[in-house]
Amino acid sequence: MVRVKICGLTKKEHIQVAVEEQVDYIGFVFAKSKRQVTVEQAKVLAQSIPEPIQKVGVFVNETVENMLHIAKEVPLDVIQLHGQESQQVVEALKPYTTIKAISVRTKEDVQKAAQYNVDYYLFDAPGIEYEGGSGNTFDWTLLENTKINRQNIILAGGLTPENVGRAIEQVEPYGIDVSSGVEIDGQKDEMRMRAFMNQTRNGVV
Ligand SMILES: O=C(O)c1ccccc1N[C@@H]1O[C@H](COP(=O)(O)O)[C@@H](O)[C@H]1O
Repeated sequence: MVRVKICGLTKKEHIQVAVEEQVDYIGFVFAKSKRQVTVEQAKVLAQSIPEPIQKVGVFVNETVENMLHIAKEVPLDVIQLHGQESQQVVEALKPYTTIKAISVRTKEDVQKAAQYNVDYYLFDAPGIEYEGGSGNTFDWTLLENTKINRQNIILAGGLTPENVGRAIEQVEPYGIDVSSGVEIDGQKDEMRMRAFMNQTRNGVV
């Protein structure tokens, strides 16, 4: 079964919905974003996330020192690197599980993923205002014939309850990641979160 990450949660009531829907990963954005949370906010929200749900911190070109500090404080299970971080940064974050986001415009962008030795490769559309969370999709056919194992691929970028079934069928990723697609007017929406989960788990919107 495909794993699901819902990202950019900032409110307890939406964490509750994600927990009820048995998502696999909940993401907190610590980078500059309209969904940015402070360490203190994330710490409080994290208290209502039971195991085995994994808590993911999303960072953009943050220092290793800060990331490790925040990961310990919250605490986080997974670190998502959504900027132009190097493999050296990935190495410095062990033993945390790491996700490296790759912005995809071309086939060459997909090939760039091979320079990283990381737990998961998250393929996303290029950011607009911020590095991620644009709500835009990219051309999924660019992932065809990639050497990256499907079991290490997380698909992101503009996924919604309406297109996620098609995305899973076409890309066959390990996981999918959604933020904008389960929002209305910039806020997470319970009905869209539940519809997204229904669609991924049962093929029902
Ligand atoms: O969500 C954000 O605001 C954000 C800001 C900076 C870096 C990453 C961010 N989110 C990540 O963006 C993708 C796709 O989001 P969307 O579904 O297209 O809105 C996802 O990986 C988020 O983790």
